[in-house]
Order: sequence, then C-alpha cells, then structure tokens
Amino acid sequence: MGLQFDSFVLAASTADLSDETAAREHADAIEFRMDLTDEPLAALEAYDGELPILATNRAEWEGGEAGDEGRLEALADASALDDVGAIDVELESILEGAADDLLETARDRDVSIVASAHDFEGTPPRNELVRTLTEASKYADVAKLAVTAESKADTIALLSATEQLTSHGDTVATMAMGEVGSHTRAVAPVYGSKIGYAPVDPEEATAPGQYDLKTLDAIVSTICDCKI
Ligand SMILES: O=C1C[C@@](O)(C(=O)O)C[C@@H](O)[C@@H]1O
Repeated sequence: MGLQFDSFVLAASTADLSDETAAREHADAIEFRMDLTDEPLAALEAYDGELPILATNRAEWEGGEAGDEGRLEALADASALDDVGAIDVELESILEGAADDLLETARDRDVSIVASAHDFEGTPPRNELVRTLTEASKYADVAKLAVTAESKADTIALLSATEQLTSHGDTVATMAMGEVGSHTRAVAPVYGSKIGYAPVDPEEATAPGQYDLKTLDAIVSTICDCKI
C-alpha cells in the first residue's frame, strides 16, 4: 500500500539513505533526494531501513540537480521498489503532460503521488496559492507548495490557503522557505499541512529555513496532535 497522508508525515529529507537509522526515532518517512546523489537507484535497491520512502528527483528548473534526461523514468524505476511508498512529481511536469506515464505507473503500483510546486523568489498572492494547490490536488494524493516568504503577511497567506484547502477536504503540504518563513514548518501542520521536511543534520538541509528533524518533531508533537 502507498504511503498514507491522512495524518501528518514527518519526512527526514536526505541524499544519503544511511541516515535512516538516525531518523527512525523522529521521522515517519524518508524523503530520498535522488537528484542530490550519484547512483540513486542502486542506493534504493540496497536500502534495508524500516521507514517508507518518498522518492524525489527534483529537476534543475525547480531548484534541484536532476537534468531532464531520464529524470521521470528514474522515478518510475524507483516506484517499482517495495520501500518506495510515494513519489514527488513537479506540477509543471504534470501540466505539460510529461509525467502522464509516470503517474499511471505509480497508480498501478499503488504508490502515492505528491504533486509539488516551488517558488524560490517569493510568495504569490493568496488566491494564486489556492489555485496552485487546487490544481495540484486534481492529479495527486498530496498537493505540495513551497514558497519563499519575505514578510509575515506571506506566511499568513500560506497558512490561510492551507487551512482553506484542508477544510475543503484536499490533502496538502505547505511550507515557506527562508528565515521569515521557518516557523511555518512548525505551525503549518496545525492548519492541515500533511508533510514536514527536515534533515537529520542541520548542515545537510535540503531547503532554506528547515529545522533539524529532532527539533521539528519536538515542536510539532508539542503543539499539534497531527500525527494521530
Ligand atoms: O519540496 C520539498 C520541500 C523542501 O523544499 C522544503 O522546503 O522543505 C525540501 C525538499 O527536499 C522537498 O522536496
């Protein structure tokens, strides 16, 4: 069965699957950043951890390091592995039609789909946040949106959009990158966000403003009963 996102999933985000041992105490899943390592499929095949994997192969044009050649095919290969319970696919690739085969393959294999969008420059207006999340929800089990907050108003817009989609019955994951937005990583789950990303080692953050795994687990567990 695919990774379920009915309650909050704290993902240890890493390019090194040997982090799983240290992550196990705090994380519900591993986000494996295939694009940040050399032989991702070999690493996945050798994986013998306990936590299920959310596989991400982030494109260069979306802030990652994977070139387009073979990128979605590698995700399809990853989805064949038992430990891979979910894949992350850029909303842009979905809308272009480039991910049609991948989505079908994932569905056939009962692997959950996270459709993601990122804004590394700023935070679009609230109605656009709602529109992007609504669009992503049409194609995926989880609609994910990471923006860059430049003001407190940006963070409130993101949290408000998160609450709106969640009350409407959609499954979303949201976070504001950067210093101003850091706290949204802790409080977004209160408003319904279903995935948190955190590195085991703060030096190995996969996005700006992330808390380390232990810290995020402690805060979320304290302020929210989202994991139940
Ligand atoms: O898309 C996301 C969210 C993220 O960018 C973050 O801001 O925590 C971290 C990435 O590893 C992940 O793929």
